[in-house]
Amino acid sequence: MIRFEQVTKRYPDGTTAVEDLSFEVAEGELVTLVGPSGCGKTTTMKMVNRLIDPTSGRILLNGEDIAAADPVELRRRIGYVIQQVGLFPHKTVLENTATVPQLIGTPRAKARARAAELLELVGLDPAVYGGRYPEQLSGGQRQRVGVARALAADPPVLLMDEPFGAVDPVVRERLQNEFLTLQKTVRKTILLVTHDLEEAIRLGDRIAVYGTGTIEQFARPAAVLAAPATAYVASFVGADRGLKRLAVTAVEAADLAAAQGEDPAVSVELGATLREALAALLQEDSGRVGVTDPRSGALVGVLTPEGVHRALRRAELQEA
Ligand SMILES: Nc1ncnc2c1ncn2[C@@H]1O[C@H](COP(=O)(O)OP(=O)(O)OP(=O)(O)O)[C@@H](O)[C@H]1O
Repeated sequence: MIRFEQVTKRYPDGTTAVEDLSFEVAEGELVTLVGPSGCGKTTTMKMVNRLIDPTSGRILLNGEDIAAADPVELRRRIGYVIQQVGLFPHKTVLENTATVPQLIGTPRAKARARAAELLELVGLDPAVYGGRYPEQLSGGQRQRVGVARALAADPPVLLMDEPFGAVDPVVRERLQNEFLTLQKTVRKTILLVTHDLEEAIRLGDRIAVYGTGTIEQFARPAAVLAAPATAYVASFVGADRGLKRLAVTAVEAADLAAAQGEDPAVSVELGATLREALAALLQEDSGRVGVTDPRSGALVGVLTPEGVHRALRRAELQEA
């Protein structure tokens, strides 16, 4: 869907922001770009909607070289969400959300009805918030409006630059979870820039870990954590990557011990993350947590501390 072919960007002052970048984002996939400040993430993203043009190489959108596309027409197909959101201060939340559809000629009433639907979708009751002005919202609410506005034109592709950056960690995690739920229904093709590894892991179907101007590893979060491709990636993901892997590894039947006619007080469902399972284990004196079939609710087996260890090893072999 979005394909980078040997893309290099050198700024006029000689700075090489990205060099020889090649990767692909599949349709409906969410790829996170993560790396330290100045590594070229934003440059990468801005080349997709032609806010910046590459020095060499090609970027294809649905097989079409975007260098040949009209930038204005291109941007209609690509939603853009940035950290500062950039809402119009003199327009209400509803008007802000309806802006793009109205610009492209959707009748006013229809654009507003769609805007109200989207506000609802991002968790803002249009009856309560629709008539407010941006300054009457919290930072997290403004970011939701930014997401609703980007979705309003129903673009197949979304570019998101630190979209949940300006809020505290608790609100941030809630926004991330809501956004993931939303993405399950809208299935946009998304490039999301973040400097926060936890966010990249939580949101990305795949992660591009940037070094300086190049991608050091492009893989599923579990693979990056289980098998860092380079020493740089290993140090970027940190010595506690084993802990981070708990959140991206699911409990499978093979990890379980047989239930011995017991009725565990605490249980989790098969497919729960090891992190959830471990949290349950830690509050259970017996060191055994039941694991149930999510459909039937029947007990499938028991997870023990050894089982958690086994699951991590199994996942490591699968990812390597
Ligand atoms: N207009 C410009 N002219 C010259 N150099 C630039 C320009 N814009 C960005 N750069 C440089 O290109 C490199 C990559 O910048 P970019 O904004 O893509 O990084 P980033 O990974 O998004 O960083 P951050 O996380 O801090 O936003 C940096 O070294 C930056 O200083």
